[in-house]
Formats: sequence, C-alpha cells, structure tokens
Amino acid sequence: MSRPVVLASASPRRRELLAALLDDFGIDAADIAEDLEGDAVDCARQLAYAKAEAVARRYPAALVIGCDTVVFRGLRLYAKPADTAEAAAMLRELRGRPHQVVTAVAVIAPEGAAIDHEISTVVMADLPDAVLEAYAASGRTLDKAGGYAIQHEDVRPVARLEGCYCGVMGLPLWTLYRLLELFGCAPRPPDRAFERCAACPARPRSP
Ligand SMILES: Cc1cn([C@H]2C[C@H](O)[C@@H](COP(=O)(O)OP(=O)(O)OP(=O)(O)O)O2)c(=O)[nH]c1=O
Repeated sequence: MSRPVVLASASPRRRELLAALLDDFGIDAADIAEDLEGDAVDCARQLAYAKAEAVARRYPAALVIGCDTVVFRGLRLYAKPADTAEAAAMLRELRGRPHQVVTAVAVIAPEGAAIDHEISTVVMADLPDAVLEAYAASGRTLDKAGGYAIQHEDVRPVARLEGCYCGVMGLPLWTLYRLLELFGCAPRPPDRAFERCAACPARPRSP
C-alpha cells in the first residue's frame, strides 16, 4: 500500500537516505529550537517527535517523519556548532576518543505515532592539528552534530564505527524501514541501495 509520506527535515543527507526506501515523498522542514539538556537519547527522541509533530499539523493525512541526531560523550552533549571556533573546540574534545551518536526517528500518522532510535559508538580519528583546524575552518561541519561528518571521505574523521553508518549520518534506515512497515508502507530494504546496510547491526535477522 502506498501512503503519502512527508520528511520533516531540511537535511539533504536525510533526503538522500530516505530515497533508498521510498520513491515518492514530500519534504517540509520543521522550525524547532534545539536546546540540548539532560539525557542525549531523551533529547534526540523529544526533538525528533517535535519536528514530526510540527509538520504533521500541515499534513493531517500523511505519515510524517521527524529525526534528530545528537553526539554525546558521557554527560557532554554535542549539537551543531554555532561557529567555526566551536566546531574546532568540539573536534579537539572528541579527537581520538570513543563517543556515541544517537539518531531518533519519529513517525506520526493519522492513526497514531511511533518512535525509535539507534545508538552507535564512534572513535574519532587522531586528526593532526593542522587537519583539524582546517576542517573546522572550512565551515563544512557547521550543520553537523559534533562538528564532523562520517561521510567526509577526504578527511576521514571516523577511525572506527560500531553501529549504524546511516544512523550516524542522520537517518538509521533499518530503524525507519521497520517503523514504515508498522504503518502499512512497503519501503524498499535499504541494502538494495547501500551496500553498507547489508552489514549493519540494525538489520533485522532473517528467521
Ligand atoms: C555525526 C554526524 C552528523 N551529521 C548530521 C546529520 C544531521 O543533519 C545533523 C544533526 O542535526 P539535526 O539537528 O539532527 O538535523 P538538521 O538540523 O541537520 O536537520 P533537520 O532538523 O531539519 O532534520 O548532523 C552528519 O551528516 N554526519 C555525521 O557523521
């Protein structure tokens, strides 16, 4: 069954990733203030839901998807850096260290809502000072939680990943695949588009 789907996001990464599951969906960004305080997973889940809810008011007949990604290390939470100086400070704190990335996904439908999340462990590469400073100063990471992007292949800020690559990138596809199935959608399995999804620990085990 095909149902109207709207992605409540301004993120080009999320748009690109969702296209692995669905051919047809609308996009309408939610304008939600992102103040991070308290537990990282709670923050990500609340923000994902708030984004979906804000947009669902405009599309009462659709399935609306909201997402939020938070990088964290213990009690320290990292959202998107406010400027390049903060991006450099985040990179210096995370450099060479293991930390977690949580992405929550909420789906709101006319008949109800569901939310789930995926947590991955990342070890950031031990970037040399000059590389770190140039990476931050480039401004490429201002729209990335934690001030880096796993997909920046030229810099390779991630030395090791345990978890879900696309979850770190902003949309855990197997997690969303299961949520969409719950609501009667028939998404494509993500490993048809992305080879990485075949080896993802979030992939459902075959019976
Ligand atoms: C850690 C990491 C984050 N990111 C991105 C994913 C998200 O777009 C962003 C985290 O910010 P979010 O606030 O989750 O999302 P957003 O503001 O980009 O988009 P929207 O709220 O409109 O959906 O960081 C990467 O692209 N790669 C990474 O390795």
